[in-house]
Order: sequence, then structure tokens, then C-alpha cells
Amino acid sequence: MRKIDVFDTTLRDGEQSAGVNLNTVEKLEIAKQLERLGVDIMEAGFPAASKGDLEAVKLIAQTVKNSSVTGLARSNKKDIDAAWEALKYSAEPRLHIFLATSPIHMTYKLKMTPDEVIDAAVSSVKYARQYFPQVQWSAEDACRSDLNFLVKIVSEVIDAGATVINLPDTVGYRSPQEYGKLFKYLRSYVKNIDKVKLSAHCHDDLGMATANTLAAIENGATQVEGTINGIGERAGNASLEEVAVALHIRKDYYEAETHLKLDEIKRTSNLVSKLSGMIVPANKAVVGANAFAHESGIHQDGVLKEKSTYEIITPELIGVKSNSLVLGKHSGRHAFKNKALELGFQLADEELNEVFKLFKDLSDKKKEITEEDLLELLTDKQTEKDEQKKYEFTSLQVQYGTANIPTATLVVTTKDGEKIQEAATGSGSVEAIYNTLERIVEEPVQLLDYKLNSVGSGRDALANVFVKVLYNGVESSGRGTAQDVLEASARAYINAVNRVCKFESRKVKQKVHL
Ligand SMILES: CC(=O)SCCNC(=O)CCNC(=O)[C@H](O)C(C)(C)COP(=O)(O)OP(=O)(O)OC[C@H]1O[C@@H](n2cnc3c(N)ncnc32)[C@H](O)[C@@H]1OP(=O)(O)O
Ligand SMILES: CC(C)C(=O)C(=O)O
Repeated sequence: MRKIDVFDTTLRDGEQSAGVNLNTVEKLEIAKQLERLGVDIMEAGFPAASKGDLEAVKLIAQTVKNSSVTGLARSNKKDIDAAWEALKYSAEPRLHIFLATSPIHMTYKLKMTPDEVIDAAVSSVKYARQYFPQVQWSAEDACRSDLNFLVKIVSEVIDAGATVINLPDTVGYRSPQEYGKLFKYLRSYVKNIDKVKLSAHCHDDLGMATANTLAAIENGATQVEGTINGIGERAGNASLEEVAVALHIRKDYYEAETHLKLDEIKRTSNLVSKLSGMIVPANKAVVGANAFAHESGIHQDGVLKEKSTYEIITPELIGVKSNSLVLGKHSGRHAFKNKALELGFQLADEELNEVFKLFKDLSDKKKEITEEDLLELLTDKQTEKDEQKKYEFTSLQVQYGTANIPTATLVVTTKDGEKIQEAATGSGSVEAIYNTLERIVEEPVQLLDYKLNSVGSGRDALANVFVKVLYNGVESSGRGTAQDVLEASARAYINAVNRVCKFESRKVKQKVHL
């Protein structure tokens, strides 16, 4: 299997993401994790950019032992000297020099003629080679450069001593087919190309960075550059984790591999996200929170029967413990039963159907059903089984406005099937509800305590109300859970009454038959 070298630039191009600024301690922490991940080369910064960057690159170069450390420099002595200052103590000093080769960049940015660019490239590589045994030379904006010019300059910098040639798609412009052809072209027309490693460096402006990198590999690239989580200038760089996992999963096709420790990927991604502040989108390939989450019933059923039905990457491969079956409105009975079992509830078919219906009702109201939600449903069901209910909550309507008196209208069904409707006012909505319930139930319970909290997190968390009541000198309690605070309040009160009731003394006041 052909080995592809991994050149990580999270600490240089990744740090060029707008809004990202890593201090030396953070950079060192990421560098150590990149070393654990097994990157061949890490670009630790741009030493000429600032004193802080120089010091960070120096510290990383002195600390990291199992990956080669490099730094970026423009084609001038000042930048190369700064890089040498930072990198001279590393095991095998390695420099990365770049110079733009496209007409747009040469004319407008560098204000240099093509011949001047060749001279600057050659003299900077020669200068660097006096110090550095390894010099990578990058043709910035290679993808918008004239091909014959590219062949000429690459050939000359190789003669000047470059050991790696990088062909960056600096602005993420090329399609995979075009980028692949560029590599093929240089391999065919640069006579001394076999003396060097050939590297791909892709940006994601058109969302093709990973595909382009893989196309380069197919066409002769021996090194790939990118960042963890794809962070970087503008839309970012190629995601190294995507490239490495794609090579692994499709080794039958690419016949190439990296030597990354793939099970360190998730940990590296989490660390980079935490320290850079660049949140990984949930649907990001390989490392997104949803990458191994199955939500719909048919998929969940398939995965429970045989994981490979819907999983081409095992979560363990990248260091994630297991996949997750997320319960939501698209889930089916298989996944629901499985989750209930995990939580310790063995449900008979009839029970399963009942709780599953409650779950579906809830999932129409809530985006994601958490374990806590599920526990509520299952324990409520369990409690219901254990308790005979005299009153059942049926419906509630509350009118509330700062200019009006709060009014509640409730319908409660008795165990005999009678529907009782009542209405009352109160100084607040909850009091109006409780005043109404007092009219409905015949047991004169006295409310001692009322507590409200949320189950789960987020805006759509369930409301959980706990009430303490006194009846005939005995304290009891009740609990109600619902999407809405007011409904949970009513349910808690009814639950408390049910628990204190003596079924033999049933008598319902003020009935209104619907
Ligand atoms: C494609 C890439 O990602 S390239 C890397 C981009 N990264 C960075 O720029 C981050 C670090 N940069 C910096 O801190 C600053 O830009 C510095 C310290 C390097 C330079 O700062 P300044 O001296 O103020 O120059 P400034 O950034 O405004 O302009 C860049 C200069 O470098 C020149 N330049 C650009 N690329 C190169 C190159 N490869 N070789 C030589 N000169 C170059 C530009 O033409 C311009 O020169 P000019 O001042 O004669 O017009
Ligand atoms: C310095 C080079 C490699 C670069 O970052 C780019 O062209 O995108």
C-alpha cells in the first residue's frame, strides 16, 4: 500500500481562520496531540509573523520528537532567518517557503515579472538550503498559473535544492478532475520531479477540498496538507481526518494510506475545536456529533440488526465509543424498545405500544427525546400501572394577559368515564388552574409546596412540576410532566389527588357533562 505523508497545518493555515488566535500554551497542547495522532509533518506557524509566533514554533520544535516540525517563510532572507531561529534545534530542520506563480498574484500583489519570480524562488531556496536539510517550496496559487511557467519554475527550484514541491489550490478554484490533471501534467513534464515529494494543499471555497486532495493522490501526490476539522483561511482547508478516513475506508480504490493513528482523530478534533473556538458542525463528515447518530426508524432497525447496513465508518475507528440511536419523531419500535431495555425497562408488547404512543406524541412536540425524557415516560407509565387513577387530566385552556384576570378551564375524566368541566380565576395562571381543580375534585387537598424544574436541556426541555399536599392530616405528593409548565402543574395536582384518594368515597362536585 502506498504511504501518503500527512502535513498538518492546523497551527499555521488553521490559525489563519478569522477569529482564531491560539496562544503558545494552546499551540503546544495541539502540537502534542498532533504528534499522538501521528502526523508526519506539522507546520507550527509563521515565525516572521510575530515574536510570539516565533517563540511558539521554537517551543514546539524543541518539544515534539515524533513528527517533523516546520514553519512558513516568504521568499526573503528576513523570513528565512526568523524560521531558522525558530527551527534550528529541531531534529531535522525543515522549512516551507512559498511564492505566488499565477499572473494575478505576480502582477497585482507581488508586482514582479515572471522572470523576477523565478529568480526570487531559486535564490530563496538556495539560501534556505544552507541551513535546512529539508526545504518545501510552494507555488502559491498554482491552480491559476500558466502550466508551462509552472513546469519551468518547479524544475528550477528542484535544481536549487527543494526537497518537496507543493501545488496549492490557494483559492479553492479547481474541480477534482482538473486538480488531478495538474499533478499528472507536472509528473509528465518536469524532468527532475522524481527527486522530490509532491504535495497537495487544497482550500474549500467551493466545498471540494477533500475531493481535490484525493484526486491529487490518485494522480501522483505523495504528501497531503490540511487541517483538523478543516479550519483555515476563508472556507478552510482540506480536513485531514476526512482524507485519512476516506483512504482507509476506500483502500480498495485508492490503494494508498496515511500512517495516522485514526483512533486519535476524535480526540484531536475535540481539542482543536475547544481551543480554536471553531465549533464543529453536527453534520460534519467523520467528526460531527451526528456522524454516527441514526435518527430514523428504518435506519435504526437496520443498524440494530446489522451495523453495516447504514455505517460505512465504525465509530471506534476514529476513537468514538459507539454509535448512537437518537430517539426522535422518525424513530420506530425497534429502537425505542432497545433504548428502554438499555435504561432497564423490559416492556411487554402491549406496554411497548402504549408507551411508544406517548413517545410519538411527545416527539411531535420535541425535536430530540433525551434519556431523561424517556425515563420520565417510562417511570410515569410504571407509576400509572401501580396506581389506580380516580381522575385523569383531559384538557386545559388558560387565558392570561397582563390586563385580564387569569382564567383556567379544565376538563377531567373520572375513572367512570365522566368528563367534568370547570372554570375558575386566580391571581396567576397556576392559581387559576388549582382553583379550578379544587372545584372539580371532591377531596379538599391543601397545597403545601410547589416546585418547577426542567427535564433535559434546551428550549424544548420538558417541564416537571412537583407538589406537596395535605389531606386529612396526611402529607402526600404528586408529580406532573409536560411540554408546557401549566399542563405539568395541572397534572401534578391531579396526580397528588389520585394518590390520596380513597376510591370508596368517590363523589364529584359540580359536574358538567360534555
Ligand atoms: C496563501 C497563504 O496562506 S500565505 C500565508 C499568509 N499568512 C500570513 O500572512 C500570516 C502572517 N503574516 C503577517 O504577519 C504579515 O503579513 C507579515 C509580518 C508576514 C508581513 O507584514 P507586512 O510587512 O506588514 O506586509 P503585508 O502583510 O502588509 O504585505 C505583504 C508583503 O509581502 C509580500 N509578499 C507576499 N508573499 C510573498 C512571498 N511569498 N515572498 C516575498 N514577499 C511576499 C507582498 O507583496 C507584500 O509586499 P510589499 O509590502 O512590498 O507590498
Ligand atoms: C502557503 C501556501 C501553501 C498556502 O497556504 C496556500 O497557497 O494556500
